[in-house]
Amino acid sequence: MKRTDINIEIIKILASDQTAHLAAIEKGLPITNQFETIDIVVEVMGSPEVAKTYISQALKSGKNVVTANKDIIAAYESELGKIAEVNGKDLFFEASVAGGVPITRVLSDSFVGDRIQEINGILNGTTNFIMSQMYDDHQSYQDGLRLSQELGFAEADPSADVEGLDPARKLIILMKLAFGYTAKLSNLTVEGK
Ligand SMILES: NC(=O)C1=CN([C@@H]2O[C@H](COP(=O)(O)OP(=O)(O)OC[C@H]3O[C@@H](n4cnc5c(N)ncnc54)[C@H](OP(=O)(O)O)[C@@H]3O)[C@@H](O)[C@H]2O)C=CC1
Ligand SMILES: N[C@@H](CC=O)C(=O)O
Repeated sequence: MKRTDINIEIIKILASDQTAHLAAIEKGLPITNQFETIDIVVEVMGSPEVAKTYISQALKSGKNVVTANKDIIAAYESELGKIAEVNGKDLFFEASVAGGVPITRVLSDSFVGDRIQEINGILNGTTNFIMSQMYDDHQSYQDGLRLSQELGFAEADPSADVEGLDPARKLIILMKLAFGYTAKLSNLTVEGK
C-alpha cells in the first residue's frame, strides 16, 4: 500500500475450526477463533447462503465488512446495506464487480451528481478469456475453460460464468449503483453455453 501510505497489518485470521489449521498455527500464522477481536471481516468464501449469514452476523456484531461475493450482493445488497446502516458499519464490495477497473466506488461517489445513460462492458473474464483462446489460439472450449480455472478466473463452479449468471449478477449490482434500480435475476434474460 505504498502509494496510499496506508499500512495494512493482518493481525488475526478468523477460522472457526482450529483443528483444520493446526499446521498453519504451528508455522506461526495468527489464526484465531475469537470473533470479538476482529475489526474488519473480509468475506471471500463464495458460499452464498453461509456467507450471507456470516456477513449479516458480522455487521450486527459491530464489524465492518468487505466482500467479493457478487451472488450475495446482487441478491441482498439492500437488506445487508440496511443492517450495516442500522449498526453504523460499512459494507464494501468493490471486488464483486470489475474489481480491477474499479467501478462501484466510482459510481456511488464520483458519479453521484451525474445522470448515467448506459453502461457497456465485458463483465465476465472467464468467458472473455475462453473466447480469446478459441479465436486467437484455436484452443477448444474445454481447454480454454480448464486454463481459465487453472489461472483462477473461473468461479469454483464455473457454470455461473459460462451460463451467464455471473455477469447478470454483476449487472444487477451496477444497475443499483448507476440507476438506483433494484433488479432481480428473474427480471433478466440470461443466455450462456
Ligand atoms: N476468482 C475471481 O477472480 C473472483 C472471485 N470473486 C468472488 O470471490 C469469492 C471467492 O472466489 P475464489 O477465490 O475464486 O474462490 P475459491 O473457491 O478459490 O476460494 C474460496 C475459499 O473460501 C474457503 N471457504 C469456502 N467455504 C467456506 C466456509 N464455509 N468457511 C470457511 N472457508 C470457506 C475455501 O476453503 P477450502 O478450499 O478449504 O474449501 C477457499 O479457500 C467468490 O464469492 C467469488 O465470486 C470475485 C471477483 C473475482
Ligand atoms: N469468475 C469471474 C471472476 C471475477 O469476477 C469472471 O470470470 O469474471
